[in-house]
Amino acid sequence: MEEKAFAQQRKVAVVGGGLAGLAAARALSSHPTLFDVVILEAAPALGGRVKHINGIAPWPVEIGPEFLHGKVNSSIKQIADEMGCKQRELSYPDHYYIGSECRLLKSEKALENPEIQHVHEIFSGLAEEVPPNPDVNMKEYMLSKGFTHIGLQLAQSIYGNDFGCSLEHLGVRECIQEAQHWTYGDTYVILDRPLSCLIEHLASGLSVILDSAVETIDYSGQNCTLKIRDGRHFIVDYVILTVSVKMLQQRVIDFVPPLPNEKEKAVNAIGMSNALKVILAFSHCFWPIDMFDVVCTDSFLPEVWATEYPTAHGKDKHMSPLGQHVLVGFITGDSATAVSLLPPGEIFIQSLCQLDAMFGKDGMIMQEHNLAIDLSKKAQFRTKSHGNVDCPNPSQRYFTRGCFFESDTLRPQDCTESPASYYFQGGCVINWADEVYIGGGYSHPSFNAHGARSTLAKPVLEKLYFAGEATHPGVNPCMQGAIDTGVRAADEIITAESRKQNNSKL
Ligand SMILES: Cc1cc2nc3c(=O)[nH]c(=O)nc-3n(C[C@H](O)[C@H](O)[C@H](O)COP(=O)(O)OP(=O)(O)OC[C@H]3O[C@@H](n4cnc5c(N)ncnc54)[C@H](O)[C@@H]3O)c2cc1C
Repeated sequence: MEEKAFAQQRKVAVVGGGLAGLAAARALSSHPTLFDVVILEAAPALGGRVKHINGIAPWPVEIGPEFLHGKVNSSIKQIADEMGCKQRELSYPDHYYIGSECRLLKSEKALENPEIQHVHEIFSGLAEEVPPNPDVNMKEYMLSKGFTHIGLQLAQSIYGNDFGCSLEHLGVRECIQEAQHWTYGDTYVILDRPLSCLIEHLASGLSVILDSAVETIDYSGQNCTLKIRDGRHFIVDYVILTVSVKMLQQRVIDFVPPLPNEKEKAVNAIGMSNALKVILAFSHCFWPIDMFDVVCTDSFLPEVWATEYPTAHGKDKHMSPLGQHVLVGFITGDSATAVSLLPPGEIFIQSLCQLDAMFGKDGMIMQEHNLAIDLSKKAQFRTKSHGNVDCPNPSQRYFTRGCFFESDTLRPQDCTESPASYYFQGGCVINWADEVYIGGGYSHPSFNAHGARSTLAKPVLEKLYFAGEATHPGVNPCMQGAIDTGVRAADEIITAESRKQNNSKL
């Protein structure tokens, strides 16, 4: 855009300093003569859902997003490229664990299974489907296509958990829309440094005020007045709101006048469930060295991945880590809500039991001989190893919002039978519903929500603009989606302001 100063520089407040807010502020701040931009962030740090913790592994462990989804034309990948990040490309999933049979399979082998093939066919064929009208949820849709309970279980673990909800809440219309707009490819990209480095890069040179939770946005007059929890006021020409849709549902911000009805309806139509990360540190790597990500059916943890960030960049130099090797369990949707109600010690026990069954001697022998394991025997073994464990209270030693757990009371005698329990050093459960300024994991393609994201994204009175992952009309929540919505909102303001300035000259 040609840089002609407006008659008066316009003030913009960006509410929220996650990826969407940073991208919006950056896009507007690249026109310094036109816009004076400030980011008001409720939390004590920027990044929103992009966050890591130290002290668990020899590297900072991501507790929010971890992988760049796709590598084609992705704005987050572009930033990583600009910064010269080294990148590893992996495929998801490279292993499957069939919990009912205690069988861990490489994906080539698992894909010989007709039920698994059929599940993949349904989801990969969505882009060519005609959207049902009225909408149906994914469970009904799959039942109508002849899937049995086993197929639904597989779909839940392979796709539902990744989308962030149970199949009943997954709307087929939004899934089709998503499939038609996903142009980034399926590769998982892992960077050589924590994602917070990208946040720092995006934030450099921007004006940011932390610890500033916006409570009221009054857009009834010519300007917008934002009131912060501590009583401060900001008067601006434009507001870009980037808070999560859960924050809007919980009405943490009062709007004067209230948001239009259609906007309220859209806010309530978009589902955002919980997400839990169970981060487990071990003294020894007992899983196959070539394993990255395992989708697990009929299991406590529906997905497990092994993270390792081998380069020196970003290594945690300040604390001695709990363990040298880390596995992460990922649970979303209704299961995440149910698991979050368990005492933390129980979450670790259940997770370790699953990993013992996946990687212990019994499991490995069964896998080698292609046999199903005797689950009644496994259940006895579980009770025997972990029967009377006295779990210590969660300690706050390293992490204040998740619960932190460190114990060797679980240690069994035999490292081959129960390797996970044997080598376990401690860990952490991150419950995203507890993150006060986020309130959950991420939005998911929702049943009966067709069109809601576009409605949520629409500006109100050319004063309030909306960005954030849930306002992307086509793309399932991801980092590049959030960034692109921020850039879109900034462009909308630039266009609106240019039009106003041109009109005033006439
Ligand atoms: C566990 C988990 C795993 C994920 N994994 C991946 C992944 O591997 N790859 C991927 O691409 N994406 C992943 N995502 C999704 C990705 O993190 C999000 O899509 C993206 O970070 C959302 O950015 P955002 O700016 O829209 O929202 P946010 O990051 O939520 O930013 C909103 C900001 O608003 C602030 N805020 C809230 N209320 C107020 C207020 N009243 N006043 C001022 N500020 C306020 C919040 O503190 C926050 O900083 C994951 C998310 C989670 C939770």
